[in-house]
Amino acid sequence: MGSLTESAVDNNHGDLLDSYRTWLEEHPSALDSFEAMIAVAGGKKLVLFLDYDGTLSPIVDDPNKAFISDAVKGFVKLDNIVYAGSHGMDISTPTGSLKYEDEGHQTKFVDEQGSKVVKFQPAQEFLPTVKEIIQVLEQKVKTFEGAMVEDNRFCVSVHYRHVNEKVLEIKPSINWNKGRALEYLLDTFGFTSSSDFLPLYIGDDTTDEDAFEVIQGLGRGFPIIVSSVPRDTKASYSLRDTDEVMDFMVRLAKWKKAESTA
Ligand SMILES: O=P(O)(O)OC[C@H]1O[C@H](O[C@H]2O[C@H](CO)[C@@H](O)[C@H](O)[C@H]2O)[C@H](O)[C@@H](O)[C@@H]1O
Repeated sequence: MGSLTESAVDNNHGDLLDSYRTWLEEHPSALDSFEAMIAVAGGKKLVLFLDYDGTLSPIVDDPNKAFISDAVKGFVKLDNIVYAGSHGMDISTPTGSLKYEDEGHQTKFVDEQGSKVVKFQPAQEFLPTVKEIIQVLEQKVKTFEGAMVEDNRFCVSVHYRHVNEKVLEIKPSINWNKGRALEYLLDTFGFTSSSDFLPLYIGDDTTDEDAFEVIQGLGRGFPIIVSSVPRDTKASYSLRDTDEVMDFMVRLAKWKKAESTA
């Protein structure tokens, strides 16, 4: 009986491996494809977009403890980095985008360090509603052990099962997503009118699919999904986990440095 169960597990594992290998043929590893990628990227400005949870930081049961490693911190200390929270609904840049100025969602101010900041928040008017929702949910959720409400400013996440990725998100119903945020950032930094840039987007979540789609639509760049199982995706390449993401970023940084000093 024992050996029957074991062989059923073995068969199942074998099937999974087979389907993962088949999937990899369509979404090859970005590490294995590195040489082919840099052959296209040579001489171009790389614009790297990175998701956080599950991409830079491994998934952990407590979202408040989703920290990045020291190695990743080395990257995020770079000067020319922009942070976009709440699925791209909370973006701060030094300049902002002229194209989006009329929408009235950009707020300009000078921060404590004396630097100019333009905040882009397309769901600004939803803020009071989101706050109300958080209060209601916090009351409801406290009776369920292990469940918690996470305030992501413009979205609310209800984490309802510990030690896995079960999460329910409540978001403003606006036509905005990570794909549109990517377009906003490309426009803000003047890439839309340029022909010598290449966007790379690495993400593990379904919400990252909008960004993959935009990159596919641009007809240039590398959409990379982080997954160790076959997934329906618009990404062209894959990386298995956060360790592989780091390996890829280190290789990319080394190559870019060598290229710019050559
Ligand atoms: O679409 P994303 O930007 O990737 O956001 C999806 C959710 O990511 C975070 O939750 C996930 O990571 C947590 C920390 O590792 C983990 O505890 C949770 O189970 C995962 O679902 C974030 O905390 C959520 O607010 C996002 O909705």
